[in-house]
Amino acid sequence: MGLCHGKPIEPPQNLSKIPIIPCENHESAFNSSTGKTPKFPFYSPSPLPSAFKSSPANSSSVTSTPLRFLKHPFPPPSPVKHIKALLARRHGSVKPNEATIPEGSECEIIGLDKNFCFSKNFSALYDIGEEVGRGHFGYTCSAKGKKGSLKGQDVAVKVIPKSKVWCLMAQSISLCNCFCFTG
Ligand SMILES: Nc1ncnc2c1ncn2[C@@H]1O[C@H](COP(=O)(O)OP(=O)(O)OP(=O)(O)O)[C@@H](O)[C@H]1O
Repeated sequence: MGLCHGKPIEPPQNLSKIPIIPCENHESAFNSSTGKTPKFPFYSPSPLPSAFKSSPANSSSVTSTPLRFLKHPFPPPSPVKHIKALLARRHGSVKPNEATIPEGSECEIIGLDKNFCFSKNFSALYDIGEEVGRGHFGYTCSAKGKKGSLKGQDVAVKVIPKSKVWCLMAQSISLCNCFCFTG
């Protein structure tokens, strides 16, 4: 640890001994209406206010930064998370305080759940077989129609997990935001 060797500043013994710097033609140095000198005898006012009397900065109407600069300091946040949270609450799958989605988790790859996202009567319409392939967004299964015009026919069923659908939606909404705010 080092020591400070600065010389202590001693307060002036008698202020009346300090000479007053004359300042002619300046109203703040000597108030003619009250006849008082300023509190500090060494006060020397800046000449700038009188030099720039015509400046708009000295106008009484200019009191703060113009609002037009502060109207949109940053682009509004993406509404994707709010939409997701709203839909999650509406479907009752998430508690209200769990509805917000943490940063960076939108495109996480979640294990494929083959029972997920089929409509209630889907199993009444198709017999789902083996997985035959995978793409970027989901997987494809072979299936056989049970009812209607597809009865007895071999079909392919493409399953896209909800997490991927959200990812796609987020990408398209972000794209929309880009177009909205750069124009
Ligand atoms: N009708 C089908 N019959 C047999 N196999 C299929 C059929 N449809 C898809 N597949 C298999 O599933 C794989 C993935 O198909 P998919 O249509 O999901 O591909 P993709 O278009 O690349 O996917 P994504 O759109 O998710 O990027 C294919 O590569 C293929 O092997």
